[in-house]
Amino acid sequence: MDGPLNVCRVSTKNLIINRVHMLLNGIAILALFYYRFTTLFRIIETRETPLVPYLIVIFCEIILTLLWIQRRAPRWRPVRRTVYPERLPEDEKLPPVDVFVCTADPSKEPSLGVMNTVISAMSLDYPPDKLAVYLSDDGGSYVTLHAVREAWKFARWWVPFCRKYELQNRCPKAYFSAKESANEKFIGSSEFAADKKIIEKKYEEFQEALERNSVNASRSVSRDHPPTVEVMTDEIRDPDLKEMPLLVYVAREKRPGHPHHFKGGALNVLLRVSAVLSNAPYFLVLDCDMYCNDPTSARQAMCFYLDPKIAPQIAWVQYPQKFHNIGEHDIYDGRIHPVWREGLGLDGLRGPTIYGCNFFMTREAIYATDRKKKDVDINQLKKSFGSSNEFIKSIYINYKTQLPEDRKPSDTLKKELQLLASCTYDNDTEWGEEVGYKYFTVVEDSITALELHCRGWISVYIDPDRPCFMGASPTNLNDMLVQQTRWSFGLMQIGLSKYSPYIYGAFRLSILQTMYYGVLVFDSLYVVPFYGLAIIPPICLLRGIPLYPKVSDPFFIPLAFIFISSQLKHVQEVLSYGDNFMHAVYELRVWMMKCGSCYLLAILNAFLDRFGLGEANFSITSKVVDDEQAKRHEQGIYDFRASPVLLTPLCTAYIINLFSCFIGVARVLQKGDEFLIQAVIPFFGVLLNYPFLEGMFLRKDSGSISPSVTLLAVALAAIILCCGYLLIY
Ligand SMILES: O=c1ccn([C@@H]2O[C@H](COP(=O)(O)OP(=O)(O)O[C@H]3O[C@H](CO)[C@@H](O)[C@H](O)[C@H]3O)[C@@H](O)[C@H]2O)c(=O)[nH]1
Ligand SMILES: [Mn+2]
Repeated sequence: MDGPLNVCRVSTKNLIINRVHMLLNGIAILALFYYRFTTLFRIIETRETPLVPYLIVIFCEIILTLLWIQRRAPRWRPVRRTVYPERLPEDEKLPPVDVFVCTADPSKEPSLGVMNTVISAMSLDYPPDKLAVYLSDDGGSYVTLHAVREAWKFARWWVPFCRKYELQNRCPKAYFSAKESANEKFIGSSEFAADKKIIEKKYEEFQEALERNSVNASRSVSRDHPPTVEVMTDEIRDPDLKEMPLLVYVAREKRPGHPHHFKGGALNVLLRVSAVLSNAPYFLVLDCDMYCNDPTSARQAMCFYLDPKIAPQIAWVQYPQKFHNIGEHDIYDGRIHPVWREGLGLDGLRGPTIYGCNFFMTREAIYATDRKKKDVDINQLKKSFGSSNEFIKSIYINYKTQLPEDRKPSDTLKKELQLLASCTYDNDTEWGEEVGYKYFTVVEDSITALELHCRGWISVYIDPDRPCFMGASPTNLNDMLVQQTRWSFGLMQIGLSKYSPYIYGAFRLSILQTMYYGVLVFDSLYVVPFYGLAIIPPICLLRGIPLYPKVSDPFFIPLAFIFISSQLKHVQEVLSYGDNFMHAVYELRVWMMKCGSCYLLAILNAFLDRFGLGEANFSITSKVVDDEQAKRHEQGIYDFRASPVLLTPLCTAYIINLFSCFIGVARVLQKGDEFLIQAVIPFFGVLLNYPFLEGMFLRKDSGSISPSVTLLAVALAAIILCCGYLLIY
């Protein structure tokens, strides 16, 4: 068919709005700083008010401004891509694809969900002989192994069923709970009805088998086990076997004392194991709860990889993560739409970062083979890629994989697989550094993306109307805060290392791209202005020290403009992505929670880690649904049963501002002109975060904030205000 495989269009309307806002807000910020510095010099001369609080406020505003400037990068040139998979060549010409799914613990990641992901990947609309699915089990658990065997048996029925009736929804769990049943042309046919009955029964049996097998799931997890690689196949020889994609279970070796590098380590093992079994030039990475919601994702990705104009530059094609478990009230901002909106902007600047999963990447990019000189000798290659001859051969294009037709590996192949999945394989090689996923941090995705972008690769982003992949997002405060803390910690680790974007990226990336990685890595610095501006102005209010221009002062206008226009800009971005006003409120509230707790802990931990005092940890997000919490989430009621370490700082900041609202009213009545802004800002925070007021003082249910946390927060707030009050003079 004629026409391009993909088209990239600049979103002109958003581009104009963004740049105009940048200009106007930029001018207002300049005016504000003019006011700040002239006032500062006057204060130094006249000593009319104390200097230190004023300096702190200026410092906070400088940090805010720097962070604001960085954040303009993803708004500079937003684009949107469209693909035309119907224009792809015939199936024989499509390249093979490997799919990597990672799981770690069946007690936190229930087998049924994981197997649904695996099965949905096996059912992708792609030639079965060109598709291979690998499941990495970091728990080395027999519960997971048994579940994979059952999944294979069920998939033998499911995959042909999906193909025959051209299902759109190929994740069994999602299919059985949705209304849609098959391609229209089959609905009403008696054959379809009969087949559907059979498949429903098979799914029930499958579910029961997993339930029986999942007792003691948590005890089945081990940190000390040999490698296991099992290729699923039929017991009785079946000519249909070639109609099924390959399915392989991999549990890499784990030994105490050997660092295993979390998900990055798991993916590197999958890269090696798959290289000698199927060795597709492209691989898709999925988290265990991210099922394929649209079977055409691989074909959509091929619209880039088969486009000779841009294919040679592309390292990965990224899809956003979308979530199926979020209703109308997204009170924890589980959908993280700010991230996906930013993706559109990054796509206009040589591409988005890796968002953990849902991307199709090339082996060439992750192996860095483009950087190795051709015809180097084998010993040199072994230094990079490790000791497996078979793996090294696999790097070359004309390599044929060794798996026989019946999918039962020979003894030599088995040995090779054991070697590739052993925990010492990486030692003295470039794995985790130059080759494969980088091990440096718990956010393996961001550091690897930074490295690949620095090497000159680009990435592309597609965000189609029908989400290609759907997962589960945290639906309670604690999980959300813990997850965000892990991300921020990992990113701050990068910020404090030699990979810090402004150093590492400075000569390797474009300025806008460097700024974007700055956004990613240094976002935690928002904690400084957050606390600075949550604490200092209230103390000054208490002391009767004005910090902002009077209403009658001409500089009142730029300040009011900055505040109002930033809020309006945010609302505009939310609306233009198709969400409603309440989502803007939820996003802002969650952003404040992140500033107050996740960023604080992340920075502290990252510094500890930098000086060798802490240990990095990957706390897996639980995918088990708690009914009570799920119900509150559905009703849009916060569940504050979160770790006190995360909650107390937030409550303290809230109480300080609540208190300053009262003082503010008094001051405004006294001298309205001088204190208006200083009183309005805490009022805005208190109003926006009203659920905290409810949680601390009005609610009595089990999801409210515990009295001990409230009490502690009140005490801390009192101490901070008193100390501040006394210190100022
Ligand atoms: O030692 C580990 C730890 C985790 N995982 C797997 O990694 C995936 C992501 O873990 P999860 O607990 O779901 O974390 P999230 O916070 O949801 O993950 C986000 O953040 C991670 C980086 O911190 C990215 O890798 C993910 O793709 C991204 O979705 C899951 O499939 C886990 O099974 C492993 O295989 N081994
Ligand atoms: Mn997850």
